[in-house]
Amino acid sequence: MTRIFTYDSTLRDGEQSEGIALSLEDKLRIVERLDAFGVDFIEGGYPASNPKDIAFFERVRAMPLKHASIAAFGSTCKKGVAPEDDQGLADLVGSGAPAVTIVGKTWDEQVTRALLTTLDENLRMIRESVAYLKAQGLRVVFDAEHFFDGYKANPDFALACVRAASEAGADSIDLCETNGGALPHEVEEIVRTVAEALPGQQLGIHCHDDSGCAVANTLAAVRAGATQVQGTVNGFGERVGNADLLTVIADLELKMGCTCVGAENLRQLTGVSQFVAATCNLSVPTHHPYTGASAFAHKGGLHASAIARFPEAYEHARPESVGNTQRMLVSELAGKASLVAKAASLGIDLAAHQDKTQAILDDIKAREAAGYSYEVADGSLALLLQRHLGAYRPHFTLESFRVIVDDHEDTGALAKDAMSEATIKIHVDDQRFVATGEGAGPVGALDNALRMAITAFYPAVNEMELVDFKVRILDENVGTDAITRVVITTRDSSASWGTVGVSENIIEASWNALVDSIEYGLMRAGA
Ligand SMILES: CC(=O)SCCNC(=O)CCNC(=O)[C@H](O)C(C)(C)COP(=O)(O)OP(=O)(O)OC[C@H]1O[C@@H](n2cnc3c(N)ncnc32)[C@H](O)[C@@H]1OP(=O)(O)O
Ligand SMILES: CC(=O)C(=O)O
Repeated sequence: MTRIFTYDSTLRDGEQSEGIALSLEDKLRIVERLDAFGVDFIEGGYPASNPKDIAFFERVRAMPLKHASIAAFGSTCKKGVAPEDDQGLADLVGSGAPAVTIVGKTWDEQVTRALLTTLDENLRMIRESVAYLKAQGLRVVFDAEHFFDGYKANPDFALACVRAASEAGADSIDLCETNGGALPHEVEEIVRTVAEALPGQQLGIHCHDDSGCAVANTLAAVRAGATQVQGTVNGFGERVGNADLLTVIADLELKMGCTCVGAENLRQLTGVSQFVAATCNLSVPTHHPYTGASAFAHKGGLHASAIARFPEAYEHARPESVGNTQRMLVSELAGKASLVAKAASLGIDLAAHQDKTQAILDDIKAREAAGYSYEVADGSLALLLQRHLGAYRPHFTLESFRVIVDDHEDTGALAKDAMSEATIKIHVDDQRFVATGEGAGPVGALDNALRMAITAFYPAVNEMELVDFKVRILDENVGTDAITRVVITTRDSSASWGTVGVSENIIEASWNALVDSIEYGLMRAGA
């Protein structure tokens, strides 16, 4: 098996993503997680750039890493400056990182028009910078910026740049697809040419995703001889982002016979993706390869039917191999097989009730046509199944509710003067309760009133928290008479679940979703 070294740039190029700003503590937590995952090199930041990155290198030195080496990032010495007098290189050495990565220009026009110097001077800057850092006992990666555009414009000069780095002792020369516009066949051909020109030199690859090919380009480079892959978790990075290192690792391990983190650690893939996204205050995109919530979710009824018999039919990899899970979605596109599999995941054995399956499916499809969406409402789906199976026992029944919204003239400030009050009359067994709750909005008021009424009977309600509330108008053409769908997410200490309510009246739709959320929570708690 070919060993491919992984080089994570989330803390440097990932932080160049618009909207991402990591604190020092965030960066250290990400290092810990990537180290446990088995990444070989973690690029920590740019010590010449800012005090946070300087502090990062101080703090990370004290961390007991199991596997990863930390790399500090910078650039070659400045034009006209000797390496020993260059502040940027001094900062790299001073960082204490065992590895350093320096970016240097390899596109002739970048040298003459951006760096404003000569091609010869650029070659000197590369050669002397690499040699200087090597003399300090460091592992040196040379990031050949704009290598592919540079090679297309002036192959001799681009090759002269990487040869200078190689002759000066660079441990790895990582060819950068800086503008992200190249295509896989171009990358493969150019990397192969470099591998032939520099036999024995380790090559790496660093791709951006501007043409949607960053992962494909990375894999193409590996086919041509690169043995170090750079990328960022979830592809976060400058402009549209970098190659997603997680997708690259999974592809290399599962499809190209390479070893990066090993099969055991690969199971952490989804967890790492979610951890880093959450630390960046983002979500993993639902449809993200391998690690997204929909990566192994099956909606089409025919897919679910085939998958139950032959998982490979609609899954390119086993979800558990990357720490993800298969999910069956039940909707108007479902068939009996999807429903049976979904019910099983909710702990309900529908296979023992084959006579009822078609009727349940028909009911679901009729309800979806009326505006329900069970795909996002496992709680409501479980209750519906239990009703069909005759196993549903309501914990309370509603006699009536009334909601009052009390608002006053807007004072112009960030007014918080609208208040809601809800009164509900409900029955628990043979007892009748009347309770009034208040809230900033009508749903909060109803929620409070319901809890006041039933908590004494069902203390498990105290564990449940309403965490999300979504409203969707389903027929935009009929104005205020439109059908409203409300989806509520509720959680307790061990799980979260969705419930759905539909009505022409937004308050009634909310109430229905709210009742399902509490009923399902109580059912889960065994109340
Ligand atoms: C492709 C990449 O993603 S590379 C990484 C890019 N990341 C970043 O830039 C984030 C961190 N950057 C920073 O904090 C700042 O830009 C710094 C501290 C590095 C430099 O700041 P400043 O000294 O103010 O320079 P500025 O940001 O304007 O950059 C331009 C200077 O860098 C020089 N430069 C650019 N690339 C290189 C290079 N590869 N080698 C040497 N010098 C370079 C330019 O010649 C220019 O120098 P000059 O002003 O003397 O002509
Ligand atoms: C070095 C780097 O980030 C690039 O060339 O894209």
